[in-house]
Amino acid sequence: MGNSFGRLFRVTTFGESHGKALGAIVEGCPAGLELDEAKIQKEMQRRKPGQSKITTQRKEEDEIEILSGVFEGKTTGTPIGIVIKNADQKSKDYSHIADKFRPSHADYTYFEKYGIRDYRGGGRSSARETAARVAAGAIAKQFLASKGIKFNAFVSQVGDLTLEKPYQELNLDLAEENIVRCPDPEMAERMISLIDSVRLDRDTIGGVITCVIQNTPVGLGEPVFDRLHSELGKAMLSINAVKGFEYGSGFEGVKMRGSQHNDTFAQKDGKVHTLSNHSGGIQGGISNGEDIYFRVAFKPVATIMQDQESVNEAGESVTVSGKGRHDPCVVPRAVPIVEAMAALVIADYLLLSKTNKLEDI
Ligand SMILES: Cc1cc2nc3c(=O)[nH]c(=O)nc-3n(C[C@H](O)[C@H](O)[C@H](O)COP(=O)(O)O)c2cc1C
Ligand SMILES: C=C(O[C@@H]1CC(C(=O)O)=C[C@@H](OP(=O)(O)O)[C@H]1O)C(=O)O
Repeated sequence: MGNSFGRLFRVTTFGESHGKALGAIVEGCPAGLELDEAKIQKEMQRRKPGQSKITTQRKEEDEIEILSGVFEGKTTGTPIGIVIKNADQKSKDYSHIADKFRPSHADYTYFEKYGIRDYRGGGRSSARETAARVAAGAIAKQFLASKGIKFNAFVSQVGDLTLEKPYQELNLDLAEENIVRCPDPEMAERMISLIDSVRLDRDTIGGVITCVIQNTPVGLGEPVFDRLHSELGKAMLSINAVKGFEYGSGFEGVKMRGSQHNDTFAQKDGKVHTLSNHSGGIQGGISNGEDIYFRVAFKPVATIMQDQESVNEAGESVTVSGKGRHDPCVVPRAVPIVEAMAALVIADYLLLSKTNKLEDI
């Protein structure tokens, strides 16, 4: 429980931030998929720590090793084991807070739940665990790319700097051209300066990631509890530091009338389409073939380089201050994590069945 995700396309992760290694076991990936290891590695580079001045300076190459499930470059339908070794742990950065709880990290809750915790780097509560998810998600992405399904996530807000343009008016490929991963170059510069100034203040800041999924077939999702957006929400809310999820018109839709919000159906090239997409590509929990888009809110990082009041394991008042290497803002590195989790959901739901028509089964 708690370490696995998905039903038919299933991933289990293991490992701690300062342990020997992290890894993933991916089950249910269809056999015969040509797996490009370099593409998996590229996703790892997008997430790895130490990639720019606005991320944690921990230096990890995050090279993956595939242990099983692939033969002569193709998946065999058996569990795919992947390992990522830790190389740059600095556990002494945590010695001074070994028995203290960092405000708003997972130290207190892990300790209360298990009565024991690996305090080094936050152990398994560290976002380092997401390296394993990105590796698994990269496999899901390749499976889905073979079906024409495409994922584009990008940073759309840092603090109160907000990219107001709708994603349709942006060149999403430009997001990978700058270190903050915002597709508007001018806004990207402002976001980078903001993160850098917050870092110099020994503080942290939050942000928003927008994700767009294109070419999803009609019919993914279950109509009641396992609605497609419920699962996407669960996937996103399972990422460290996430505080909010909205899809389609989201909270803004509240301000509209039904007459403005309804997505009018029309025929285009012999197919049913909608003229607007406030539904975010999902109606009744089922994909309707339009773009699926959603937004994910991330809080400011908990570990700050400032004195903060807290308590220790004995319940005594103490002062804690972060040491070592931390992200001043998580969103630049969370972009590939959002895409990976989205790909795991779509892969799972694609296997769960596109439609429920007898002739399709
Ligand atoms: C990409 C990424 C990087 C993160 N880097 C840090 C970090 O350097 N320091 C830190 O205290 N928290 C960091 N976090 C957040 C913590 O992992 C997270 O706050 C912690 O697991 C507690 O979970 P919660 O915030 O979801 O309650 C990061 C999160 C993400 C997604
Ligand atoms: C190592 C990564 O990020 C880490 C995420 C993290 C946290 O608390 O989430 C805390 C820091 O860990 P450490 O003190 O060991 O450097 C970050 O560097 C990674 O993402 O690979």
